Amino acid sequence: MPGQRNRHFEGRAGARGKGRGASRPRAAGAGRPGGGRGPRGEAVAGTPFIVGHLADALHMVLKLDGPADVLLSLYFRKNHELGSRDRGLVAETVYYALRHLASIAWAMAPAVPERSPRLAALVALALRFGRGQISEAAAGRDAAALDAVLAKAKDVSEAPAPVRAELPDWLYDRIRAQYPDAEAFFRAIAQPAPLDLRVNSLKADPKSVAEEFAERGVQASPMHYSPDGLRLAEKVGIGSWPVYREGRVDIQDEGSQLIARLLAPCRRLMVCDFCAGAGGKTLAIGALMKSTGSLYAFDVNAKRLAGMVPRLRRSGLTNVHPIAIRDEYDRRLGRLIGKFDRVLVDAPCTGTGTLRRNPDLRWRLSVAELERINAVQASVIRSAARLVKKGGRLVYATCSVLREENQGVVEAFLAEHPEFELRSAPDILAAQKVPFTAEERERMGSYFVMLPQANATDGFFSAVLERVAEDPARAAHEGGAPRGR
Ligand SMILES: C[S@@+](CC[C@H](N)C(=O)[O-])C[C@H]1O[C@@H](n2cnc3c(N)ncnc32)[C@H](O)[C@@H]1O
Repeated sequence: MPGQRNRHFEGRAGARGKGRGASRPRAAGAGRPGGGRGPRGEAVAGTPFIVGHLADALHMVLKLDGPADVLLSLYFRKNHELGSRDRGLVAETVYYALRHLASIAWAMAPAVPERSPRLAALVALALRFGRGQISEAAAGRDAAALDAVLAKAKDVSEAPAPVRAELPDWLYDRIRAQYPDAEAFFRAIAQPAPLDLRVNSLKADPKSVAEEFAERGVQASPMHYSPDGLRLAEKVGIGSWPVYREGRVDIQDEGSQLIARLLAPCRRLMVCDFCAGAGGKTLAIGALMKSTGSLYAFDVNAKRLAGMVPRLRRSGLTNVHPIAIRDEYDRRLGRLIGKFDRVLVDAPCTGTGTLRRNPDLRWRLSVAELERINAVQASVIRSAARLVKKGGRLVYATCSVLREENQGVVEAFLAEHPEFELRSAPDILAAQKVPFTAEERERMGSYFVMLPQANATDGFFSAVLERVAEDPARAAHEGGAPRGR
């Protein structure tokens, strides 16, 4: 699941500057042999050392055979000679290249970034930090090619629309057809995401945590929508700070915090987080339950689920039961049918709502992958629905912005399951003092829809479905596979 995974790199890279040539990095590799000097003898960031590593890192990441943050981690583990500032610079430039890959490729043609990673590295560095930040020694034999590419890249107005949007054609077409403000979406995903925190209400409150950050010179502001949230004015690595280690905050996008609230999880309920992953939403739900009742956390990925354990320890929650399941039809689920007040299906999805954080995702996805995920979503919602008791609620959520994975799945489910009815997600949040304008409510209808261009959060979708009658098939199939399988 994409989520906020690349925070480790961009956080340390100090992604304060936005857009092309926005900020000057300090000369990370300047002291190393090979020359870190510009034409006037000034120290620059783009040294042969940095460009060499950047080219190798890009070469690895552009194979697109794994998430960029995982591949970069691997690269840094193998290359100890890179200091922390070097790593920050390489990571920030790789992410910049991934965000602008279509236009870089267009400007480089007939050369291709994955086959000419050194030129791609120089182009990305120059676009991000300025041509003057590349030493003559680093540009070397590629200097003329670099300047030609930069001249073309200056004006992308001639490029095809999907290139200007920095998206593959199939995804561009879908977003364009679905959103009247598609252009604003394209601009929003070109920017890095902020660092969002959820304050753990079991241990602290937003005001005291904001003061703790202020003591370190970091501004943490209350969020617009989430009552438990703080947004940092700058990206900082908080992993070793007491506020994080002692569980007063967790890293979680504002939209994701609100999905936990959609369960309206009060004290002493039986709650199930069916696709819990490493527990981002589980922790938020558990805190809203004030660590009472029972919160079952399932996932098919035992390794991911194990990632929840240290987070649980930090959080102070004692009501969570993580259980790895074989699949959504795991036999052990049979005894839990009709037992839960709330079931969250935070479904596996394309993650297209998280493109600000995971810019590589768009290049790794395909229509075939979307169709595969779609089939899993339909199957998981069907199976998880069995666990909901009469009067209980099923919350279906994704971090996708694609209709097929959102309204499409819910509408198909409701057509097949008249024993569930759609409830108003904005009303449920309004009852918890989450402020939405009339315009926002109009856009959302009964669903919960957050968009980077409209709400400055990742893209999220959710629907709240209430079970108003027993499953008609249940008497006959108690404990068995759900209908339609
Ligand atoms: C969107 S992620 C969950 C993120 C998590 N809820 C959070 O807030 O951090 C989707 C999760 O669904 C899990 N998953 C995939 N197929 C599943 C299935 N058939 N049953 C249950 N979980 C599944 C994946 O392993 C993944 O962890």
